[in-house]
Amino acid sequence: MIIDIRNVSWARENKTILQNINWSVREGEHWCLLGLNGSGKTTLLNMINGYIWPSEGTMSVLGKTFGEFDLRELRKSIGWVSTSLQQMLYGSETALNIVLSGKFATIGLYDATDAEDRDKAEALMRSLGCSALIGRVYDTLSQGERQRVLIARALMASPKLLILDEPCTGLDVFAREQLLQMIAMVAKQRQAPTIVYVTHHVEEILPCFTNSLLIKDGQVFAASETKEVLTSAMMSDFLGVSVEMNRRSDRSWLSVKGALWS
Ligand SMILES: Nc1ncnc2c1ncn2[C@@H]1O[C@H](COP(=O)(O)OP(=O)(O)OP(=O)(O)O)[C@@H](O)[C@H]1O
Repeated sequence: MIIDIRNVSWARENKTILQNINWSVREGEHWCLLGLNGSGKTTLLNMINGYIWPSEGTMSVLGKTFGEFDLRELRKSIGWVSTSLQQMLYGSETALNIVLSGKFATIGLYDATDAEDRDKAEALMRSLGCSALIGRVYDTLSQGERQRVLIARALMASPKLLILDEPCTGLDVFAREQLLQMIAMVAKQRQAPTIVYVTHHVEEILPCFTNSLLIKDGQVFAASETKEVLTSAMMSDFLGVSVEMNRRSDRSWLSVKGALWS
């Protein structure tokens, strides 16, 4: 089991932010985590990465039960791409050094690297279409280029779990499609990590995402095969407004039917 969350709740300042979450991710699955602003997605990810602990319930990640394992060790097996990570990185580093730092799951590059590490980093950058960026200073990259560098960084430690938290935020339609193509390619590779992809937008749900978790007001609204979740009825119920789901290019596209305000 990659992720096994049982009856987990998390409360802060007398407010229950996650309530009775049950979620299992098995090997061979790739999940999309979908929810509106403030629904609890980031909180759930912070828990999976061991930055916060459940107030109630039990959970294990990559077979390690929380409370019985050194989380810093576990984090090396989890690749994480998020805006908060992007803000923490040292922007004056080269793209290559940013990728290399992924081997140690550190923000800067403090440990020595060898030729094999550099070969691996360069190969990853090539496969993600960013070999031309190797010597470039990270701060000078476009948002689409940064995201590809960060995915290469996340893959540097050959993680078993890859968490992509809203990677398409701030991308134009071309950069978004390019990034989605790269993610589909990563998912197809032999020994690909299990991917958890977080988004607000259903059209980003690629065919490789076999399962989807809908989260609403800190609770699981649905957790099932993606094709069962992405129906007009389910999404209308989830969003609380009448929507129509259409399939195009092997993806689902959502249009709002009812009036959002009067
Ligand atoms: N440390 C905290 N103390 C108090 N409230 C918190 C804390 N962390 C998160 N929250 C609240 O929990 C709720 C869920 O937040 P979270 O960031 O997990 O949502 P999200 O689904 O990731 O939202 P978004 O899509 O906007 O990033 C929000 O109402 C937020 O204000």
